[in-house]
Order: sequence, then structure tokens, then C-alpha cells
Amino acid sequence: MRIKICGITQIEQGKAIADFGATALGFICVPTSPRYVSPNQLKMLIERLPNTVNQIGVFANASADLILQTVSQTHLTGVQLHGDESPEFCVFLKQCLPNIEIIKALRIKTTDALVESQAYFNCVDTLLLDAYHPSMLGGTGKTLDWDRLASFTPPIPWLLAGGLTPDNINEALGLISPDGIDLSSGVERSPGDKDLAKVKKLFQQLET
Ligand SMILES: O=C(O)c1ccccc1N[C@@H]1O[C@H](COP(=O)(O)O)[C@@H](O)[C@H]1O
Repeated sequence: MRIKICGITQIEQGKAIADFGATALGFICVPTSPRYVSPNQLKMLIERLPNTVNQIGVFANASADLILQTVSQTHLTGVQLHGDESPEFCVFLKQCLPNIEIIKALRIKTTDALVESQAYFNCVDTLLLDAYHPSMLGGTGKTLDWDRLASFTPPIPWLLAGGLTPDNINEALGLISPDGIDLSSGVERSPGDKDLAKVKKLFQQLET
């Protein structure tokens, strides 16, 4: 199973998280986020972090130009689109970046919104489900209604996000079987400052 830890801002924390067994590290490229890293910071982080893990840049309603420029300046292996990006935008980005993983995040207000995911099945490599929040785009700590996701079996890989923590991860994975999980605020001391004890506990919990 893929394990993505998002909101990395510090090299040593990123290295430690990769050593614990994360398969992907996420970097927030959304300027309004308290976890934001600038393109220069992102370049510096990626140069110093192990290239054995996927390096995912998280964008929300950014222009294609900004995303393409950021990818060309760094060695991101994937781009996560966490805003209201249309299927057409995803197709365009995939055409421009054929070797980069395109992840479309859907913020699920009600399970009816899962129907919306169908429009992306042929446009992106991976889907990600996050919880809806009225004023925040992500990193909210809010969980999804896992019970209701049991029937979500898209034809492409998908990651579960939204309020996952070392204490609730096994409950979530007992109810649903995503291809991967994505955690941010649930393994932090404060936004952008990862709590390595919580990350360690996460990997211990995943082994039980
Ligand atoms: O983390 C952020 O600040 C953020 C800002 C804008 C878009 C996405 C963001 N993070 C994503 O939020 C989810 C879940 O976070 P949490 O575990 O509930 O704290 C995750 O996919 C992050 O990539």
C-alpha cells in the first residue's frame, strides 16, 4: 500500500519519514496554506531528499503555466490537484507531463459527490478522496464517512486522505481498501512541523 505523508517543509523530517517507510512525500504549493513551500524551497527540499520515494507537489486552482514551470524546475514525480480542476484541465496537464503522476483530489461533501469522480477516470493516474471543509482546501483534519466509501471501487488507483491519524488508521482500513493513504495534520505538532513520534506510531499501527 502507498503511504504518502504530506506537508513536508523540513529536510531532516522528510528524510526520517522516508526511512520509516513512506512511499511518497507531499509538498504544499498552495500559497494560502500554512504548509506552503515556495518553488525555490521545493527545489532545495527535493534535491536533498531521497529519490527512492515519490515527490508530490500539491496545487489548488493553480495555472497550468505555474504547475509546468514548477515541475520543470524541480524533480517532482507527481502533481496533486486539490482544487476545482476540471477533467479537461487534467487531460491538458497529462498531455504536457506524460511521465508525471497526475493525482486528482476530490473533496467529498456528501457521498453523492463520488459520482463526480467518474469524469476523471480517463483523465488522471490516481484519485484522492479528502473531506470537504467550507473554508479550507486541505489539511483540515476532518475525516470522511468511511462506512459509505465501501462501495467506492474506481478503475484507477485511489488514495484515502482526510483526518487520518495513527489512532484511527486501522479503523479506516478495516472498513475500506484504498490503494494508499495520505496523512498530514494527523502526524504534526503544528502545520508543517511533522511529529516524528506520531509518524513512527503510524507505521507501528500499520504493522499490527
Ligand atoms: O495541507 C494543506 O495545507 C493543504 C492545503 C491545500 C490543499 C491541500 C492541502 N493538504 C492536503 O489535505 C489532505 C488531508 O490533510 P489532513 O490529513 O486532513 O490534514 C492531504 O491530501 C494533503 O495533501
